[in-house]
Amino acid sequence: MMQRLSKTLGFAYQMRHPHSFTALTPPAIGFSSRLVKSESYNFKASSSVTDVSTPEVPVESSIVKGDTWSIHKFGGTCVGTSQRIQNVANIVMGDSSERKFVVVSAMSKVTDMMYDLIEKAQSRDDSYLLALDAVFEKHKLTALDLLDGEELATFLSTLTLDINNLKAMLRAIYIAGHGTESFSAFVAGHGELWSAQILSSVLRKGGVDCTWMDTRDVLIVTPAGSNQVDPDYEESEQRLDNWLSKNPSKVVVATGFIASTPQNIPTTLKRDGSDFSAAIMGALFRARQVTIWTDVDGVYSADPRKVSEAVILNTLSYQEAWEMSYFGANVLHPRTIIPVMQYDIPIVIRNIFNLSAPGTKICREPILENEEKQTLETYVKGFATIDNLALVNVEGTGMAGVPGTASAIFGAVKDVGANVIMISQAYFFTLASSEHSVCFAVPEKEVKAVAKALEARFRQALNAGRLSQIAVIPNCSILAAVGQKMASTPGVSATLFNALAKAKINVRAIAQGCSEYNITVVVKREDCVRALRAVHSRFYLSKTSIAVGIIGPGLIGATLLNQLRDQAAVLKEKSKIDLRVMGIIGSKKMLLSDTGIDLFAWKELLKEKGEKADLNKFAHHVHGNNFIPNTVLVDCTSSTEVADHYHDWLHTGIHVITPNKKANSGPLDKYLKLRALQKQSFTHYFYEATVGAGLPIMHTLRDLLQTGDKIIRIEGIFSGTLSYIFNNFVDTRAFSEVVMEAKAAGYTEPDPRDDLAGTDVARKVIILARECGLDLELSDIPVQSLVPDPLKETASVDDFMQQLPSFDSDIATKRQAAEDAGEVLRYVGVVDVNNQKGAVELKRYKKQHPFAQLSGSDNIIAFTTERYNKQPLIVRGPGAGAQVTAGGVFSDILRLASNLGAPSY
Ligand SMILES: NC(=O)C1=CN([C@@H]2O[C@H](COP(=O)(O)OP(=O)(O)OC[C@H]3O[C@@H](n4cnc5c(N)ncnc54)[C@H](OP(=O)(O)O)[C@@H]3O)[C@@H](O)[C@H]2O)C=CC1
Ligand SMILES: N[C@@H](CC=O)C(=O)O
Ligand code: NA
Repeated sequence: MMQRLSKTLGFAYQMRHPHSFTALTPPAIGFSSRLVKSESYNFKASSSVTDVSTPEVPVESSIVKGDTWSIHKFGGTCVGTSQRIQNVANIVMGDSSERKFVVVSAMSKVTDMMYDLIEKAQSRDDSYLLALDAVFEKHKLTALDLLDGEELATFLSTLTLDINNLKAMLRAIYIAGHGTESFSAFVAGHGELWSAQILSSVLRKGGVDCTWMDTRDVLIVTPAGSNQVDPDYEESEQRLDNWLSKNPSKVVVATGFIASTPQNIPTTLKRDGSDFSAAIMGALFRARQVTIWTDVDGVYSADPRKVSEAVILNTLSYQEAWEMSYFGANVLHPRTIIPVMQYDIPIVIRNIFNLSAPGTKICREPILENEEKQTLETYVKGFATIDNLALVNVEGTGMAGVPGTASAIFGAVKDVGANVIMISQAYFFTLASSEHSVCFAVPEKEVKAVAKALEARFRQALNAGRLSQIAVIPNCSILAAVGQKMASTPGVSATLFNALAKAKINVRAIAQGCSEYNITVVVKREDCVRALRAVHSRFYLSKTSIAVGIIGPGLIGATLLNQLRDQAAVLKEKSKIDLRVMGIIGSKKMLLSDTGIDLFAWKELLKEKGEKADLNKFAHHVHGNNFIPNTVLVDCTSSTEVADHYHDWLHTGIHVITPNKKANSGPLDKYLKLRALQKQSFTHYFYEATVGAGLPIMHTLRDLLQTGDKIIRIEGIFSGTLSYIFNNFVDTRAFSEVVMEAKAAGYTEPDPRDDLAGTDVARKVIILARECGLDLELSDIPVQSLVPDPLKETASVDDFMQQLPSFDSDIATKRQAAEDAGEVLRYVGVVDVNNQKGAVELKRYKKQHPFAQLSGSDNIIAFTTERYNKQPLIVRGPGAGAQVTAGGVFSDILRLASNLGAPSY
């Protein structure tokens, strides 16, 4: 059984905003349905876990209110300088709504300056006078910048009067060494009074019919706990009607943040209260829309500082916005949502510094444009995290079925004033008994006190063995996935947990609220960002993101990079696969990137910006990036040293894909160890291109084996190079000339002697034989070499190629002898499964034989099996060359993506 205090929103808020409300509750819960446009939201669940009295319902009365009004709220940064205030005025003038109500905060830093004045005065620090001068100067200079004539004179005289009053009040605080809360509220609220007056003067200067409102005359709130207030909607509405009847202007600039108590004593809506002011006024006006202007483009799908791929959400439902902010996302405070949602008034969050961004609309239920758009993203809107938590696990047999256990646990937690963020409860059964555990998350800094309180409270139960432990798991974080439609959509949590598993994130605890607007997991703190990126990329970025490291940008590697470059956009768009090449390494240099290498310029970048090659650093870099959960290293070398790393890479969860035959045809014990590791892990190792290049040889063989067929024999032409050579070694052509052509065409191994000596074919025979379960070593395969003996020890490839023509006659003689008998020479490999052996030989075939019918670099591979007995299953086609080989490697990468969850296409 799992549960979460999902609606005791004050808990999380208190932790993240220590100066603010302690027990935030939805004040609008009690709004009567008679004024609610839609009753479909059920907040009864919320109210049932809160204990705050129900506020009164606003009375529908005045005709001047209604959806002709549009509400704007501009925060401190928006009105931080005279230029910005002018900009705000321009935005207000640009809004074509019939009537506008503009809520402003104090100019940025002013509220802090005002609180500082009080601090200084209280502590009898004389510098409060200088600090007050600074406040005066700031506003005077702003007014001088923006206003002139009578508007300026009026403002400056008000400012001077206010400053003098403040001076007297601060002096009183100084003498008393103490100021009451309402003194503080009165002093602090001046920032808003001045910014509202300046803005309304600027608007009037621009020809707008505008008045300013001191919201303390209208907005009445009742204190509800040390950091919480409840709006008195009825009283406020009456006062608003009264105010509007005396101030009929079409534009009103009002002070945010400040209000009055029912006794007309100045108070505030507490820190960050201007958003709340705007929302309350939106509700009182039944406004068309409330626009909150800020300095970001809207609400992100995840914290963009942690997830560089985070996107701005176009829409969020009220509930989604609420849940996101509970879990630490920088959305609106939940209390801001409550007043407006009663009237289905949308809140739009917009960036004042980027007017082209449409922002995020928080509204009743975002309408999806069409069915097609209902992908998983529409079910999971965003992700948020809370760090610095600890899990407390209370466990024991004595708790099962004992009423009051939970109450005793949380009573003890409450006694130390700790803040429970999430609870997960479970029963589990051992052979001996049934155990019960209650596990919950609290802020790390509170866990010591919690553990101590629990130990004291349950000492007797612990001594008696009824409780087995009270365990603290430190350094935890919460990751929450939020989305309204998660409730009705199967597979969302499976997808989430799948993404976490793929990224090898260990989940310590899980909870899902009954509302199913969120799924919450607890992970180790150090895993949290990686977990966030893994789930975000799974739902948002693309369905499957893979960090790719290319080892060996030679012929095949370079061709693969170019294929990736050309196909990347299509894969992302159509198959939701995001392949990011995070590193390229050759034998001397490597290029690393944190976000993905520009594949249009990789060659130049490697040349110009490449650093000294270091394979361990390379692997660590590609795998260590935190925002792509899956890593694949693609070995396009023919190096044994590189192949020797596969085991370690697979062991650390790095997938490996390669056309390099060295690992699978190397020492048997190493090979068996590698395959055993592969089979017991979820990490993939694919090597289709090791045999027949891009031809589906390994794939076909594996399908036959996995579906229960028995392989009897595999034989064929496995070498593209040797196929090409014998297909073209006709008439009077010289053998060495044809070898040269094969090399130039990219069919040969980096050292063509590996082809001519039959080693390459022998390796392929070994790979196929081992796949069929034969325990053979390379040395078990008899090989007929075509490398002339004197050239076997030749040092370089170039020397070898130069000297080869002097040996043309030997092989020409063999070819002529075959031709004279109406036959051709073909270099074939055989895997004889029944007799558990393999062979590589140069054989003669009649000209009618299928092996004699090939052209170019064709491979032909015949599988004789129990099912394909009379007629073998034959795969034929070009079996060497840059494009087809790179294509084979690429298809392995896509197979990996599909294994990692990419949708079928
Ligand atoms: N050609 C074909 O048709 C087919 C080829 N293959 C296989 O593909 C692989 C690549 O072949 P090909 O592209 O022709 O070979 P190349 O010689 O063209 O390229 C090999 C690359 O590997 C790099 N390299 C070598 N050793 C290391 C090392 N220790 N660390 C990092 N990089 C290293 C080289 O770097 P640098 O240049 O800096 O030395 C070079 O970039 C081979 O295993 C081959 O068997 C498989 C099927 C078909
Ligand atoms: N050199 C090899 C390339 C593919 O493995 C061949 O010629 O077949
Ligand atoms: Na293949």
